[in-house]
Amino acid sequence: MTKVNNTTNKINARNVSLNILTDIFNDKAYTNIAIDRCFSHNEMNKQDRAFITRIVEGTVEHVITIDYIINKFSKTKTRKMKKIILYILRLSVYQIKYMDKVPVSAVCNEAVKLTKKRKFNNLSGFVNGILRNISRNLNDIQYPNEIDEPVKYLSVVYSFPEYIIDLWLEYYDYDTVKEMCINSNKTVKTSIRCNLTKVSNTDLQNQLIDENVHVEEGKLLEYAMKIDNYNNIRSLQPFIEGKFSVQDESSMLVAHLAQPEGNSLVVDVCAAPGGKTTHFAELMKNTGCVDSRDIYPKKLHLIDENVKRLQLNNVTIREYNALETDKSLIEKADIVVADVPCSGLGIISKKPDIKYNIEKKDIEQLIEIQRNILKVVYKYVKIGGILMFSTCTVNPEENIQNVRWFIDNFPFELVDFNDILPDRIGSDTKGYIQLLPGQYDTDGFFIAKLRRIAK
Ligand SMILES: C[S@@+](CC[C@H](N)C(=O)[O-])C[C@H]1O[C@@H](n2cnc3c(N)ncnc32)[C@H](O)[C@@H]1O
Repeated sequence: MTKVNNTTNKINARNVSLNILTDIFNDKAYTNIAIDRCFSHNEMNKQDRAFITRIVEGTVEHVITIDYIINKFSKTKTRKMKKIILYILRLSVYQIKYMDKVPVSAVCNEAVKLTKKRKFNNLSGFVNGILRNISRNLNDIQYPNEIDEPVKYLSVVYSFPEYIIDLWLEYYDYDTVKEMCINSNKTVKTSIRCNLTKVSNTDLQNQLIDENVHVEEGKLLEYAMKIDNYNNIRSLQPFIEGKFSVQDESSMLVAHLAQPEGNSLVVDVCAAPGGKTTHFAELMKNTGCVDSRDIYPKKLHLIDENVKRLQLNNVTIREYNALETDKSLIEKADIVVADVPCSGLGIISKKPDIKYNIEKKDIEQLIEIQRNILKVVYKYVKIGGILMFSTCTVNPEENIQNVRWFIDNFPFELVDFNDILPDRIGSDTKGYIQLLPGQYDTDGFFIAKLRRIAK
């Protein structure tokens, strides 16, 4: 775990960033978890936190581009470098290329100091030379040619592994894939859902503004907002008082399109951390029951925390493996929500690690799990009831192809929901929708609404 030497009060933000990046690159730690872990164990001020977060997230997000640049200027290629030297170069190149306000001389001097601090005095000249060379020639670097090598071009310029570009190009045209790459690299504002059981939209907005939070209207739903300019969301008073949840608007569409009635039984089979569970519970205005399940006990605490904070009293929480049939639920549910584990290729802007960690074989395994979950949980839907199937990916094999397979094998039909889609979304599909990352200022997301038509 990353621990800062706190013998003096002043921390060295670049050294801390280097420690966190070492955890991420050496041990495949998740970026947000590695950062949170470091912050929770070390006291530091708001500026240092912001600087460290920016360097770490940015370096991870752009690492393929950064390595390409380093390799253009170094005889020793990145794969042969000592790891710690490579990481020092990576975080320094990130600052040179993407952080206008940081002077190049400061970046180079600090990189040299870090190199010496890690006892590689003999390599400090090498590090200094490469960084100064890169900074002098940054605007003249030759990237792969977009026409001759389109896959390599997208991979290097937008820092995506080539196999993800290839996978997307199987299903989407080049311009769409390019757009997905660009949007997946954008920083997005936090999307929140107003808890209408506790507060009106306007009152929540005013309370947030009172805390100096910058608030914009949601892009799709009237009870959604986009916020920024806050330090720690958990310490905002309206959050503590359960007046809102953090949830992307694409994900809010699941409950919105399901249109649950009061007193319904909703079974959410893959529920943690409870974004959709609590949304259903709110739309049902504390009536009926949301039976909220997940396989991981640790994650059930997150649902519990959210339900308590939002003061919802129509949710039951249970540890349950969605791959095993619960006989007590057969044909009982008005709505089953299957928000299944997926490759997450729609939420790279929030979790950049996904693009480097997911492999083809993982996707094949996920499809099998998704189908196996559907094979079990469809049984809980009463005849005439609804199954909401969703993922946060843009990979058709996990989305529409699963839905087609499901309809071919089980007594369900797609339910057209175009009349209740937010006005901004124009859809030419019926009963399902694929949102691409950034297309409507949301994550990439897939939703299908299916009705059970027979036993
Ligand atoms: C996409 S996330 C769900 C997000 C959640 N619906 C929300 O809106 O906050 C998928 C969830 O499925 C859970 N999961 C994975 N395999 C499962 C299984 N066999 N049974 C139940 N839950 C499972 C994971 O723990 C994870 O929390």
